[in-house]
Amino acid sequence: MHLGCIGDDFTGSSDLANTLAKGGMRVTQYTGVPDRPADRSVQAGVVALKSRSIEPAEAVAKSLAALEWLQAQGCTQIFFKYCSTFDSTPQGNIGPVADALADALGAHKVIICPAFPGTGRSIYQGHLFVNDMLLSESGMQNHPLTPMTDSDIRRWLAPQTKYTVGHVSVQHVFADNVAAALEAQHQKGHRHIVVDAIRDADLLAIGKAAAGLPLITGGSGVALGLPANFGCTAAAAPWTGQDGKAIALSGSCSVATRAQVAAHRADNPAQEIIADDVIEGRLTAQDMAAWLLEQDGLPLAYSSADPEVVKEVQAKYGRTRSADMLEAFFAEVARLAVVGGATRVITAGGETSGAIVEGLGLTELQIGPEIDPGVPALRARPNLVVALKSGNFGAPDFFTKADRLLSGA
Ligand SMILES: Nc1ncnc2c1ncn2[C@@H]1O[C@H](COP(=O)(O)OP(=O)(O)OP(=O)(O)O)[C@@H](O)[C@H]1O
Ligand SMILES: O=C(O)[C@@H](O)C(=O)CO
Repeated sequence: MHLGCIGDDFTGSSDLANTLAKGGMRVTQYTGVPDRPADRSVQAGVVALKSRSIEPAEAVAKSLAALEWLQAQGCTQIFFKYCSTFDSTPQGNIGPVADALADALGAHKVIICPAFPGTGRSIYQGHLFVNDMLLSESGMQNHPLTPMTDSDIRRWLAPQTKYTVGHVSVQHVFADNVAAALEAQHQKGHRHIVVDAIRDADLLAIGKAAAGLPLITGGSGVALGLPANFGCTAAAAPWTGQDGKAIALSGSCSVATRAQVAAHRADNPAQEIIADDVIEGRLTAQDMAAWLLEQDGLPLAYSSADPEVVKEVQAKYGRTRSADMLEAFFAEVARLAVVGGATRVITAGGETSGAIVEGLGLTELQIGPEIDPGVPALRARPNLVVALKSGNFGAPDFFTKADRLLSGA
């Protein structure tokens, strides 16, 4: 294994795996730190953690355990993948994990680059944009777990890290001068360096400059140029469709997912999961799974709700308790549905998908073709395929589109 990746959530890990696979690397995504060595054919291993919204110390410990395993597999470069919307709080977990990895690897020029132009995320003068909106005005300011209220990535990272934060502006990137600009920031004493990027061409320039650096951090975009550093060239991932029963589960409350849920429910069986009903035990996972299995086509069960509804639920039951109970519910619904015969599972939301992958006990995922930017088809078992959609990704008809690709139609 050459490139070792640590993802702070499961959908984001499959997003990164997708980019590396498209770049021609043989990639496997692991659920947590594996307890055995990787297959020797794997060139890039992505250890998916559910560490984005847990206690910072726990996120650091899990990330260091992942690092140790990846180093034991022979990795020469480590990539820490976080969200293209830089999902974190003033306490973490991007800063503490990046600090710990930089310390462990002796990395002194750590690229910080959440840009992903393919999904509208760009960084200009240190500020993160989602399409034409500042991050803090994009809907992300209402995120249930990591509300992003400041778009200046340098300022947002500063309280999370013990190191000072530098910046490489887009002028250096356009001039293909990234390596020298990183060195200049390092000479000024900065260890974490936010790098602007607006276009894929910028990410390729950053990727080139990243050759040989022990640690890179960012969204999947900055991985675009990495396969070439390992001698790989673009390739199509092989895929065999999976027949049988499909289900879709959504716990994402993002703007994009809510639009996808609305589009899907217009022509397909769909049932809303009311958070109060789950938390107070009025709706059981058995009932939900049975409903899903009884439907024709692609049934969708969703708790996706508007920010005001989410706020009310969190005020009533607490942010952590409501999230934990909903995630455990989704995990159990998925488990029962698969036991009952579901063979294609489509999920929306990073935390939700993480809970479901763990609930299903999926340890390794093979990367298939891309459904929409950042979302690949994944094979988990000979008779089970999944698609894990990050909250804000996917076309309006994502659920139907995903099922078409998963089934090989
Ligand atoms: N109706 C609801 N009320 C309160 N909390 C909810 C509700 N529905 C979902 N949640 C919780 O909100 C969180 C949504 O996070 P999740 O990561 O799944 O989606 P996302 O943030 O849109 O996706 P991503 O992390 O990929 O951007 C989960 O913890 C989920 O359990
Ligand atoms: O980078 C992204 O936006 C996604 O891969 C993700 O991590 C969202 O949860």
